[in-house]
Parts: sequence; C-alpha cells; structure tokens
Amino acid sequence: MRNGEPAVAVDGLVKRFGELEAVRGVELQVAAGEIFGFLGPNGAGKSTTINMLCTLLRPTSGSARVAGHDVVSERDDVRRNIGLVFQDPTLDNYLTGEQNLRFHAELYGVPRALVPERMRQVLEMVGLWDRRGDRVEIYSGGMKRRLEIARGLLHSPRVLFLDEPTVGLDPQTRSSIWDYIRRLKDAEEITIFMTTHYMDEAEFCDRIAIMDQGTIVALDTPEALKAGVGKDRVQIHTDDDGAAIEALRDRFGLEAKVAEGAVTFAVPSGEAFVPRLFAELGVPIRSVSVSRPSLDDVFMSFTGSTIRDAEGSANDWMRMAARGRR
Ligand SMILES: Nc1ncnc2c1ncn2[C@@H]1O[C@H](COP(=O)(O)OP(=O)(O)OP(=O)(O)O)[C@@H](O)[C@H]1O
Repeated sequence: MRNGEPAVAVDGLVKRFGELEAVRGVELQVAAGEIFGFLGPNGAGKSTTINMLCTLLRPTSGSARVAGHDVVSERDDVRRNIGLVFQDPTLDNYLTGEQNLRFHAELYGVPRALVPERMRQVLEMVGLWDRRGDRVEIYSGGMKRRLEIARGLLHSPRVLFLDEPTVGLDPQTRSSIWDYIRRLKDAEEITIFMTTHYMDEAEFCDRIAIMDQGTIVALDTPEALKAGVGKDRVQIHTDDDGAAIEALRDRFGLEAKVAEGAVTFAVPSGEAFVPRLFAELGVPIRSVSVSRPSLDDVFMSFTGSTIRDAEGSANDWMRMAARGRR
C-alpha cells in the first residue's frame, strides 16, 4: 500500500443476484488507521459489500481495492493483508489459546521464526498471555472474543474486518473489548472496518456509513451526522396510537410512526412543542419523552426505522465467509 493510499477504496460497486440488485453502486474510501463503522437494517447489503471486500464474493461490476490491492485481480494479496473476526465463534475449544493461534499462523504462512514473538504481542494486547495454556472451552465469552481478535491480528493484517465484535457480551466486557480496539489502532496502525448494532459503539467510530437498500445513504463522522438531523425526537405513549398518528398528521402536519412501542416523531424544538401537544392533540397522552438527536435518529431519518426495531439483522456474512473459505 503506497503512502497516503486509502486502506479501502470502493468505486461503483454493484452486486446482482439474478433480478435482485443487492449492492447498487457503492462508493466509499476508508483512510489508513481509521475505525470505520457500517450500519444498516436487515438486508441492506452490508454483508454483500463486505464479502466483496474480503474477496469472498465477486462483484458484478465496479471495483474495490483493499490494502492497495484489487479484490478481483489481486485476490491473494488482499487475503494476506486482511484479518476477519467472525461473529460465530470459530475457535477450536479443545485446543489451548496458544494452539489456536499456532494453527492460524500456519494457515496464513507466518514465518515460523516470527511466530513466538508475534503471538506474545497479540496475546498481551488482549490480556490473554497468562491464559495462553488454558483450553478455550474454559474461557469466558469475552475471553474467547478477545482471542478471536488476537488471532485475526496474528498475521499483521493492514485491515481488520470485525462483524459485531461485542454482540452478546455484557456491558463491562464490551467496554474492555473497545479498549483493545482503540489500543490496537494506536499500536498497529491498523484500519478497522466493522459492523455494529450498538449505537453507543458506533459513536467510537471515526466515520460511519449507513446503508439502506443497497446504497450508502449517509457517510460522515458521528458528530456531523447528528448535527445534520437538526431535530429533537419526541416519543409519546397513548392508549390509541393509530388515532395519535392521525391527529399528529391532521393537526400538526407531522409524520409519526410507532418505534420501540411509542409514537415517535421529530420536531425542531421538542420542549417548546410539548405544551401544544397536550393542548391540541385530542388523544390522551400517558407519557412523553424528548431527546436530542442521537445516532439512532440519524439512522431513523435515513432508513425510516430505529436500529432496535431493525435489530435481529444478524450479520450472516461471517457465516457465508466461513463457508466461502472452505
Ligand atoms: N447469495 C445470495 N443469493 C441471493 N440473494 C442474496 C444472496 N446474498 C444476499 N442476498 C440478498 O441480498 C440482499 C442484501 O443482503 P445482505 O446480506 O448483504 O444484507 P445485510 O445488510 O448484510 O443484512 P443483515 O444485517 O441481515 O446481514 C438481501 O435481499 C439478500 O436476501
């Protein structure tokens, strides 16, 4: 990869499955050393895009370069330069942490002489050096995830693809995984391309792309995306959501929808609007909450649903990836 060249450069990338255009002309660039987050509802095309970047799926048209190499014509170079951390655990439980890493080193052709030193580095980075001799079956969920990250790093990839690195982990473990990810970025000058469903985690990304129906609908820093929404979110609980949505449309010209079990809509100044709402809605309100724009609102303004409602979008790509590698 030449100096100043983006770690990931995607140009007019398209993937068709028969009639279905799953990815429709995606353009993006990720700078070396960036933490880049990929968000989107179920079926948005994230997995398909990432699979193309990881060389596991061939683009229908367009091009992509990862770590300076073309994903079609220089497939092996791309593979040597990327690390993948699957959502589904792919560790061998009967082996020790160290044995798992040795196996991977062999698979990736890491020169034998370099393995002990590199193994120590990555295991220390994720705080598992002292536990390297234990069988993985007695590791906690968080330890397993950290070992997967260590393994993804072992062959010194330039770009690390992480699929929901903290899904299913408790908040404390999630936060420690994030400490490792941030430390990683400093220590290894690595580029991280990740998917997450946790909006608080998306905040840690340098930039975020929101994908919907095969295209990128927003791409910027979390701050810029939130500033762009420019509206507060109001949520009300009522006894008749249908009537409330109708009244909001008829009396205030507002488009509302039910999200997370509450009638939800956006107005420029939420607090100032609440008294009018109570006075004029004509539908009894049980409770109301007003919040400043969050990444969730950004997500909603571009995709029409909250990330929690869109949840369950289990990223199948790693499963596909695992299959594709066999
Ligand atoms: N191998 C395939 N053959 C046919 N259609 C596919 C294939 N892979 C994906 N698709 C379709 O392409 C679209 C995009 O799917 P994709 O898995 O990329 O979405 P996603 O954003 O990753 O969603 P999720 O978060 O649920 O994983 C979907 O409509 C999906 O059904």
